[in-house]
Amino acid sequence: MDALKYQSGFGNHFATEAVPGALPVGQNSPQKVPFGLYAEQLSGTAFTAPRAENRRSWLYRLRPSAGHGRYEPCAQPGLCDVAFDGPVTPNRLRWDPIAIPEAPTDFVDGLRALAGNGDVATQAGIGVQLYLANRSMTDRVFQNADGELLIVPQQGVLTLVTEMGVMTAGPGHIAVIPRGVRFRVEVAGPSRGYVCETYGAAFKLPDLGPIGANGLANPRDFETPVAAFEDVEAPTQVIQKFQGRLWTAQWDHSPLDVVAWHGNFAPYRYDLARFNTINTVSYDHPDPSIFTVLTSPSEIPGTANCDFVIFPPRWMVAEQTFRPPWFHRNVMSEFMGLVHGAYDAKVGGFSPGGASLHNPMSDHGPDLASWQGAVAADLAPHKIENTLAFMFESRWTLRPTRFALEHSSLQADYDACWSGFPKAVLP
Ligand SMILES: O=C(O)Cc1cc(O)ccc1O
Ligand SMILES: [Fe+2]
Repeated sequence: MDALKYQSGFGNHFATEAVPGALPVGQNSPQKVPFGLYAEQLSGTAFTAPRAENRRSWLYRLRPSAGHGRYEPCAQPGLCDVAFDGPVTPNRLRWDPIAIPEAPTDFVDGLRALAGNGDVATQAGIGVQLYLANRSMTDRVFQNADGELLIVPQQGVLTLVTEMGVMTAGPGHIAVIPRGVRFRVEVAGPSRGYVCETYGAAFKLPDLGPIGANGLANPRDFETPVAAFEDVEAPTQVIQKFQGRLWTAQWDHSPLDVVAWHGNFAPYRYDLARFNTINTVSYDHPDPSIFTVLTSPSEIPGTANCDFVIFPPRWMVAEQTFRPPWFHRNVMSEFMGLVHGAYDAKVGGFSPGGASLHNPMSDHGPDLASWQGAVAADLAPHKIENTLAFMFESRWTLRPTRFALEHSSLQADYDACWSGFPKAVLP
């Protein structure tokens, strides 16, 4: 996809240096760091987290990042101070794609909170946002102290210039920026996508149980950038999201000055086309948990703070089966987006760049046209192609923002897609 270099593996203990000899050998914090670089530990979990969960990296930078001035509050009404304040209702909600603005808008300015749950202060829950951008961030860098960012591009390739290296992610890829890691987003043109901000545990690969040692998202397909730095002595605005608000400080240099790093707390990307999709080869439509790419667990086993689930191209072969998603009610909350194509439960109305929200126990499933097609279908093996839908599924009710509820893209007639079903005829 590009000339950038990546290291392969999920959650590996990576070691990378942009200048040979920059990475200390055999210890983290030598008395004299090579070239006079500054050692800094970035902790993504508590120092004492069990080894299997523990995530931290050591960064070796041109200047200590502590050398900056005071942060002052800064406004971004689309992202902050929203408090997920739209009245939460049991209604099913769906949005048409929201247009990318014409006015110059970078990634941070273009973030729009749609829904959220939990609480940034107690580190539980998620925020769901859209980004709508048309220009690169220049002389400004973003950092999210509130959580990890899972970015799902829908239009346009992003270049994520992070403290720990540079990676690209366009439609079909996802990118993950760990909590606290500073980065700049460069765009090649109008860009839109979805963001899941995880206040709780970082995303990890789901267990595979009886599937065995391989399958779903395979660890080696995750790509983490190699170390890259910029030596820029120019004023740089650092914006951070902290406790639901944005704060800004002026630095006298670029904070993207990490020459070498090692550790297992780092950004990564993943090509969703690499997903090893597993499904029934006999009958019935399995639960969508078989399509889990990443999970952010909560303290209740199997009941995620957030599961990231995809609906990729795949063969449908189930016999004597209603093949699309069934009608259902779910205790979990389901936010869905569409990267491209059509979703097999919705013949119309759910468009790429659009979204839907089905909160706990809301009745949903195939729309009338999808149902009609599926009950009449010849059940020969059939490949669902050119499609990529996804779901952020969370254990807590997703409270929409006022922005999301008042936006003209909210469909007034979503309920109508489930009207007109013929009544069953008893003998
Ligand atoms: O509601 C949805 O479209 C998502 C979904 C898909 C599926 O295959 C089974 C259950 C489910 O919630
Ligand atoms: Fe559902």
